[in-house]
Amino acid sequence: MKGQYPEIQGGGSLILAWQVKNKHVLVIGGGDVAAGRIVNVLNSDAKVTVVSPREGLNDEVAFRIDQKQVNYVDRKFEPSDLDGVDMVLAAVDDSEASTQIYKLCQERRIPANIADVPPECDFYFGSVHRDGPLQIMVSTNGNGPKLANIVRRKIAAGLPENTGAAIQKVGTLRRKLRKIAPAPEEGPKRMQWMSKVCETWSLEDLCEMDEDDMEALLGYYKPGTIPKLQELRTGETPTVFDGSFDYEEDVDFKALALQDAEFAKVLDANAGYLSFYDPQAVKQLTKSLLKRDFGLCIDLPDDRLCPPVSTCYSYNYVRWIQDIIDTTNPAYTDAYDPNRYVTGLDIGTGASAIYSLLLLRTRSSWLMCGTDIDSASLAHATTNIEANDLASRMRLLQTSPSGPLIPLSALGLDRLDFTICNPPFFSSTKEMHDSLRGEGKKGRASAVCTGAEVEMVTTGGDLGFVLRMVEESRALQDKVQWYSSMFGKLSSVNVLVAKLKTVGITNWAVSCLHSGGRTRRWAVAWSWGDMRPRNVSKSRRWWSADL
Ligand SMILES: C[C@@]1(CC(=O)O)C2=NC(=C\c3[nH]c(c(CCC(=O)O)c3CC(=O)O)Cc3[nH]c(c(CC(=O)O)c3CCC(=O)O)/C=C3\N/C(=C\2)[C@@H](CCC(=O)O)[C@]3(C)CC(=O)O)/[C@H]1CCC(=O)O
Ligand SMILES: NC(=O)c1ccc[n+]([C@@H]2O[C@H](COP(=O)([O-])OP(=O)(O)OC[C@H]3O[C@@H](n4cnc5c(N)ncnc54)[C@H](O)[C@@H]3O)[C@@H](O)[C@H]2O)c1
Repeated sequence: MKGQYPEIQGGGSLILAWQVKNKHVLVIGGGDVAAGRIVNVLNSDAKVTVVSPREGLNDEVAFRIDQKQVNYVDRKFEPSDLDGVDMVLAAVDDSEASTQIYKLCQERRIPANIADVPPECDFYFGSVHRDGPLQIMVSTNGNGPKLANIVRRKIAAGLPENTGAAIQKVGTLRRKLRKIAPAPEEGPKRMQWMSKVCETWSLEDLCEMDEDDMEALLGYYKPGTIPKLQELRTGETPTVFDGSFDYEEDVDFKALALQDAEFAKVLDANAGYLSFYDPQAVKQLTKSLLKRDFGLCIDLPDDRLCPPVSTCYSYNYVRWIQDIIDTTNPAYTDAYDPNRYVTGLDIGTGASAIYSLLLLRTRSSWLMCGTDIDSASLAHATTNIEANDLASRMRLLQTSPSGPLIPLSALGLDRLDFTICNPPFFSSTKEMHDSLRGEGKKGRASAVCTGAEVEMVTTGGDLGFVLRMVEESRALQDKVQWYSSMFGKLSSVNVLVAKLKTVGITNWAVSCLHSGGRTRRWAVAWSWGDMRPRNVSKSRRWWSADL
């Protein structure tokens, strides 16, 4: 299938990081070019021999010989110089000698570079930027060596100053990690944890990290979490949560009560255990978790939505959409890019505005728009956004039930990076009450539902709502990079995916959002663009394109 696998372009070079440590490299010639070649191979820890008449040596080569950094043979090249040699670099101002050298190397299968004679090169040199363990090589494949030099300098100028130092620290941390978790079967966990450290720590913090910090950080490998440097040093959780782990709502209620007096009150009132049938208790749990884990202060009205495990679903949905955006960055960076401005739309943001709050709290340069048809919910959402100092990054708009779900022009926007939505799940009041009583299910519903009808019921239920979004997306196409929604039932997901296929969408992803409890929610995202999200977070159990 076209587009699924990389297209073959041909005509390139195989760029590798050749390990020549302790290998025998013969440099023929002792002029300016030879001097550069010698630096390259000595920096790769090779054993170097130079063959050139002494009168032809330039100052730099003479210095290396004098310092015994290289072995030296004071004469012109002879075929026996190739004995025991692993690589040849010729830089002589004599084209006949060059050709003879190349032929002999070919016969003896010794890889050779004859400077400035591309047809007589098994490999070319390139323009190299080096910063500690970091090396970047630019090749123009023989087209423009000077341009290789110019491009390389441009790339280097764009890198943060401390890139090499940060890489060095990561190298030390990785070696320490392999010592404490050496088992081969630990591999995937080790790699995932290490990747997350690199994704979530800034270069500055990586450079700052000392031996003690490393030891402390490694203590978090087992539970699989990633604290910030500040947290390692002060023991305090920073209020800006970096959102780097899977959120499982396996809450230790007693511990939470010790941390949060408001939560202690509802726990005590329920004789030490949390009643999911007590709306006040459920609401307080959400508030306390948002405060403890995300530094969010949130006020929830009595008559508006507060599903019992909302924090967990909301957060896992938010993380999933963040992964999708991060791995389909048009700049082709595959991880969270703190400098990238991303604008999202929360369709039906609700009184809590919980999705937008979590997104804004965990991504400092993202902007959100929120819509709702219910003015009371919007008024409450405004309070919550302001209470968390996020008003400068969030705009709210009241929409009408018959108007567009994605009102780009009313929002004054040309495009959006993504939309999120927690749609009303039920198609009628009866369906809502039946479901909440547990009709058709074993036992009754496991928790109270505090949602108002306006939030819980819509024509066609969640599926009807999202099918409207699909129709709008057909008109808007790539004005929105990713459209997405949450679902209450897997059956709705299946119908939606079938619909996406019929309208010609081939780029979509599905996630099963686990809460740690019994209930599951689903999320679906689709795009008219061709950048496919990478399956970055396997443990979040999501996949694309093969439902
Ligand atoms: C990158 C760099 C690495 C290095 O050598 O270490 C390198 N050449 C550099 C500089 C440079 N070389 C030349 C100029 C004069 C300006 C110009 O011509 O542009 C300048 C500029 C300068 O001196 O500033 C002349 C030249 N070079 C080659 C030919 C022969 C030909 O093209 O047929 C001619 C004569 C052309 C003629 O007579 O007209 C051939 C090769 N030179 C290569 C590499 C390989 C291809 C790499 C690629 O395409 O990316 C290749 C194929 C084989 C090889 O030698 O490995 C290094 C920059 C390092 C840095 O500073 O960062
Ligand atoms: N790839 C590049 O970046 C690049 C750039 C400039 C020049 N060149 C080419 O590289 C070659 C060398 O350039 P240079 O500036 O170093 O020249 P140079 O004149 O400074 O050096 C030539 C060296 O070759 C030695 N030599 C000559 N014949 C020899 C032999 N038979 N055995 C051993 N040593 C011998 C000389 O003693 C001298 O040390 C030239 O062909 C030049 O065109 C390449």
